[in-house]
Amino acid sequence: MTLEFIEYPDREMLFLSLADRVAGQLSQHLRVNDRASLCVPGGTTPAPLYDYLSGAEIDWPRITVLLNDERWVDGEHMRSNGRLLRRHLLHDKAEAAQYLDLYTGDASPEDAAPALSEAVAAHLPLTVLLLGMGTDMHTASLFPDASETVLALAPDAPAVMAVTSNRDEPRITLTASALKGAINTHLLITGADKREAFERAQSLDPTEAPIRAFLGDITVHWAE
Ligand SMILES: O=C(O)[C@H](O)[C@@H](O)[C@H](O)[C@H](O)COP(=O)(O)O
Repeated sequence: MTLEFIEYPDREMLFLSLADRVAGQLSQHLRVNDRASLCVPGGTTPAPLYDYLSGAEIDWPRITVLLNDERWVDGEHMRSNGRLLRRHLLHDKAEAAQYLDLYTGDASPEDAAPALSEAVAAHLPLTVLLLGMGTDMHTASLFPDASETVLALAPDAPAVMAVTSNRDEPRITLTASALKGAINTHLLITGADKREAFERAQSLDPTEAPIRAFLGDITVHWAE
């Protein structure tokens, strides 16, 4: 179990280098496998990374792209992570990728979770997992001190769970049983506050600091 921490001189260098590394790991996997899967975070940080990655000359039709989590809002809503991917990743060369949309249009994420669990399970283990993190040390939609997080961190959890205790809107999230075991795992964080939160998380329990559950074999990419 090795945690590698890479500090970049600036965010541009981070995004360029990480895009290249992710593209390389996907291509490497496709040399000996029919398909690959790329699981990525929403939020605001990764947009420039996705712009770089969208132009990568790799075999996108054999890659399934999916989110770590999704807010239960329409695909064109400002808060939609799918909207973020459609605007920054799923265009240019990456437009040819298969996209597994976690927003199904069902009335609630609870209604959608069982079928999504089956759909996601077909793409496990993830080939490349990229995680984000909030300054509260959440990742995906696994929030600190939430009853749902305790369930989502359990080894027998379904691959996908609904999150309805969050203050903003209902969400759907991959669980630890889906996110752990990825062949290549990366964490993308920027800024002093997230670096401090990352350092703090290492001595906390995963229910207090959900990102802690993934700090095994992982490469952490950080710039100011
Ligand atoms: O749906 C989400 O919000 C993301 O998947 C989430 O887990 C994100 O990675 C962190 O909240 C960091 O978000 P920022 O990049 O906006 O700080």
